[in-house]
Amino acid sequence: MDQSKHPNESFLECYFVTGRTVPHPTPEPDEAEIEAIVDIARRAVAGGAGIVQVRSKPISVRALTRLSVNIAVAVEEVNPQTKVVIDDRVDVAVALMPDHLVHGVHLGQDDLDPRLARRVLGPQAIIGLTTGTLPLVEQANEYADVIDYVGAGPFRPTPTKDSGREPLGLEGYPALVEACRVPVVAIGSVRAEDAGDLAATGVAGVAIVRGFMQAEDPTAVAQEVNQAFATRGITR
Ligand SMILES: Cc1ncc(COP(=O)(O)OP(=O)(O)O)c(N)n1
Ligand SMILES: Cc1ncsc1CCOP(=O)(O)O
Ligand SMILES: [Mg+2]
Repeated sequence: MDQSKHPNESFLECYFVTGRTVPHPTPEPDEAEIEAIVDIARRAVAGGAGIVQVRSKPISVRALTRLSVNIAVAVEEVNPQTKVVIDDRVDVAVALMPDHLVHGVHLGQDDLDPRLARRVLGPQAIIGLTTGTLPLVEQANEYADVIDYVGAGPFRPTPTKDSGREPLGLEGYPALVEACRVPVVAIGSVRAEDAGDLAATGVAGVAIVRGFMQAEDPTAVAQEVNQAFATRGITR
């Protein structure tokens, strides 16, 4: 992506991906659960999470929209510099971006083609793309002019998402970072205490679901991640 758009990619260092607060499978979060998820986002952002992805699956489009609006309002109150992206749904992002603190989308391999998403969302939007193997990173490089970062995982096995890919471990990241033309964000059972070791592999950030959703103190989690990148992160 154009370097002038996000000259500083540090917003990716501490990346909160929202999850569910109740055991699956309820079809979607109700109002009480939405409030609980928003409260965790608020506390993560207070600790310095630079980006929040709205992804509390399973979730209907209507509930995703409500959750995204509530998160955008809360994030704007706590720190309006924080980025908010929506998992999968370009339609929801494009509908909300004009009036809410919503910056873009995180796309999976089966979602709208990133080039089409860029056309719809415009030049300033943030677009992330899922990878997790060298072939997927090489495919993502074909989109380097329209994406801002890739997610790469799983770092470790995770109950949150069965991607079918082998866990990368710490040793898997340097080759992906080296090959990738955009910043790489590690995901999959990442805990705050992993952030230093992952930062030292060259990743631009760590994306965390359960490590925030189940934390007693989400603010402290974000602070620990940011501190780890401040001391062990590698500037590209
Ligand atoms: C930062 C980040 N990386 C990877 C993913 C996984 O996305 P995807 O493959 O689209 O799977 P779902 O999250 O939609 O189940 C992600 N969400 N965020
Ligand atoms: C969405 C996603 N993509 C790869 S792993 C993962 C889930 C990460 O969740 P957790 O941090 O709870 O392991
Ligand atoms: Mg997705």
